[in-house]
Amino acid sequence: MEADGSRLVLGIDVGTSSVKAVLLDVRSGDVVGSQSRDTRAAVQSECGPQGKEQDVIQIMRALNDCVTSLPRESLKKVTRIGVSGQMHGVIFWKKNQGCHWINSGNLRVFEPRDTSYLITWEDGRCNTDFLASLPQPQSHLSLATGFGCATIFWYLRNRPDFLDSYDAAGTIQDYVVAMLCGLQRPQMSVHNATSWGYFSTRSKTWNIDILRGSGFPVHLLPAVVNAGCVAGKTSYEWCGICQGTEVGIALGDFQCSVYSSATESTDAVLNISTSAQLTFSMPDGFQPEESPNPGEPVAYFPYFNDHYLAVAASLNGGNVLASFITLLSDWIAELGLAIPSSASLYTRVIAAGLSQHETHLTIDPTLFGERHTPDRLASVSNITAAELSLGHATRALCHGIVQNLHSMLPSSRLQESGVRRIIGSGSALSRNDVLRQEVEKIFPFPVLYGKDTDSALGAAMVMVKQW
Ligand SMILES: Nc1ncnc2c1ncn2[C@@H]1O[C@H](COP(=O)(O)OP(=O)(O)O)[C@@H](O)[C@H]1O
Ligand SMILES: O=C(CO)[C@@H](O)[C@H](O)[C@H](O)[C@H](O)COP(=O)(O)O
Repeated sequence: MEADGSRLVLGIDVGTSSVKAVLLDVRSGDVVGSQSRDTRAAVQSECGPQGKEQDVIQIMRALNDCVTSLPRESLKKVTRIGVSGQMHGVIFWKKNQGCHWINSGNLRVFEPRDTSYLITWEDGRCNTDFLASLPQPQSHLSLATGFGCATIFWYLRNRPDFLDSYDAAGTIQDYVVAMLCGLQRPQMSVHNATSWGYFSTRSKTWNIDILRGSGFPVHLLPAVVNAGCVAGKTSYEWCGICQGTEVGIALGDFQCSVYSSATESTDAVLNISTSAQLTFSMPDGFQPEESPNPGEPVAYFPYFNDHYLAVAASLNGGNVLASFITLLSDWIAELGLAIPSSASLYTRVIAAGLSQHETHLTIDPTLFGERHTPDRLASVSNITAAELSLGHATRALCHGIVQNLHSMLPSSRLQESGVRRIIGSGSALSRNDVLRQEVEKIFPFPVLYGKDTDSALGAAMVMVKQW
């Protein structure tokens, strides 16, 4: 604690497109600093276009840059660190040698060493037939491609030699906590274990017998603890934060965005980041059945203190808009014209959408399928020659993204569940007024907006709560 007595908590969100960091004052509850950095970590996958992998070195460089950009004097006051991040994905490393600590300027940071790439939640290598060949999990969640255990099964069946190189695994946020605290065996929160599949939230244990019976490398499964626990203390000074600082167990990003956004039990949270989620809190004592219906668009995700969230978790959120920007950039290049920056393309595309308030053009945006309907891909209909402008396309795309979420979790069900207002969160929503207009048109509730660092803020708030 510094002379002025102030104590700060650092909150981190290691997202799919960007990392975010916030500094929260314990006493006042104010955010006294925040930074975000795009990770630009996507790499070619050995599995071809279905594979979605990210370079962990790139992610960690963005994280270090993000944290060291916070005021140096404030970082010295950090007494706890809360960590959240993109769920479902898996990274592999070797115990006790997953990173090396280096000096960056006059600060110490860690760089990944001999880790795998991160295979993310967007990965599509586990097709329907492959998933059908796996043992039935004893979990309330159906297994889906991009879930950690499904990915590990894929390597077991297709690249067993790959798994022989590693003896530790976790989500990217689990990796960050394990490196910061020098954990011999990674620890994982119930949030992240649930997102991997083959995990029972009732017993809070892996389906060990089912997995072992199928030859699954169960030694790779982290130890699981409740969300909100402290995982350990920093082994070294990191980015200007003192050695010995307590680090929370890594949490799920969307649970943390709910934690910082929803202030009333009747709030629903609509998060549009790389993905998109619409969620509301289930009543005390609710327990999901451990026999999931794969065709059900709403799943139940563990929250805190044995509560659950009902979640329409779409695979199509900001990533669809990002794909549209890439499409425009590629067409401009193919036309032999100078390619604007993606930032300027976003600005022009959003401005065009704002100038076109209505359109009959209809876009079903499920470019990446959905977990409950993996084969229903994107489509465009109701096309007329008079409605083909950039503004029409942008308005139709934003409407489609929000309408798709609404079709998964309709307003009627929200009303029946006692929801009285919607809190919007996520950078794709906070940076795009066309999306916000479509949320306000489609959902008959008052809509408020949080901050775009909501998951990082939530992770920090959880660590303050533990005092
Ligand atoms: N300059 C921009 N203007 C508006 N939206 C943007 C811009 N850059 C990125 N986005 C949107 O933000 C999304 C990423 O949101 P973010 O919260 O950073 O994701 P995550 O938390 O999943 O890492 C992208 O998928 C894209 O749709
Ligand atoms: O899929 C779910 C829940 O199953 C969503 O929470 C989300 O897609 C994943 O958890 C990841 O966290 C991706 O989140 P983000 O990187 O888009 O913020």
